[in-house]
Amino acid sequence: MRRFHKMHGLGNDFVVLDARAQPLAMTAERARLLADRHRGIGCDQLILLEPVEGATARMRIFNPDGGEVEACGNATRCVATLLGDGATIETRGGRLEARLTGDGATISMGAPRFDWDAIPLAYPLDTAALPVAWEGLAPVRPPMAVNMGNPHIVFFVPDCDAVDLGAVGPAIETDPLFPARINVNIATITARDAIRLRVWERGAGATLACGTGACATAVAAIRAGLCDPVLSVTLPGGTLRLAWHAGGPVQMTGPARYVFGGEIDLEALAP
Ligand SMILES: N[C@@H](CCC[C@H](N)C(=O)O)C(=O)O
Repeated sequence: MRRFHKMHGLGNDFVVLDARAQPLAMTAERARLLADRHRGIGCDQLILLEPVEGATARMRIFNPDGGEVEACGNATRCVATLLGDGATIETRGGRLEARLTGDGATISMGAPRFDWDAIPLAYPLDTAALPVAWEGLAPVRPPMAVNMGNPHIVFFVPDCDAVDLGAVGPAIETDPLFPARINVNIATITARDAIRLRVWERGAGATLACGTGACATAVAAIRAGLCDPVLSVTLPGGTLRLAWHAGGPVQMTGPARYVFGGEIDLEALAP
């Protein structure tokens, strides 16, 4: 039997397994089953904590399709509350620093990257204004690509709630322009310091919130001169505070909730 923690950040929910003291072999199949809302515990991302030299923990992140990915902003805040104030968290996307706040954490999410091969794109294009279009989306400016540890594309539209995310999301996520697939952010700027956002997550679909998506969207808006360097991003699950100055790391602040803990027999999981 393995102990697990069920947590969420703005409704983006996680199963967290702590393998720092007791190793645990994770496979894509096991991650898929744990994340399955009918056959497992159910979550948007499975999080595995492992020991690592020079940081409080290594955080491994699995999407519900079983794919292991580089970054997850909302899960980082949740994990920070388990590890304690001042934790350093190593991810595939970089080493992150956490400070606890009243109801969650502030995470220094690292510096965004913009080079076409860092996104990654399949071939060189201007990531600040991608010369591409997809049916069902009429953005007010060409989309931007931003790597926040993981890959994001950001569209600014007049009303993000009017977009059929379930149609455009998977088409863009799997476009051959993105060899690692991509997280799709559809945003509406409502003030110099406020953005509304809906996200189609790579490997997960539409979620109530995406922390790295909020970071990428804030960066895109600030870089384009559309927003100030400190702003709020409101997703269906709630609001995050973001701060970014060009060349520096993105600071993300928001809540983290512990829902329940339990034990599960990993060997008994089956399709
Ligand atoms: N929910 C996350 C992002 C999780 C990973 C993403 N789906 C990907 O494949 O890169 C967040 O809060 O950032």
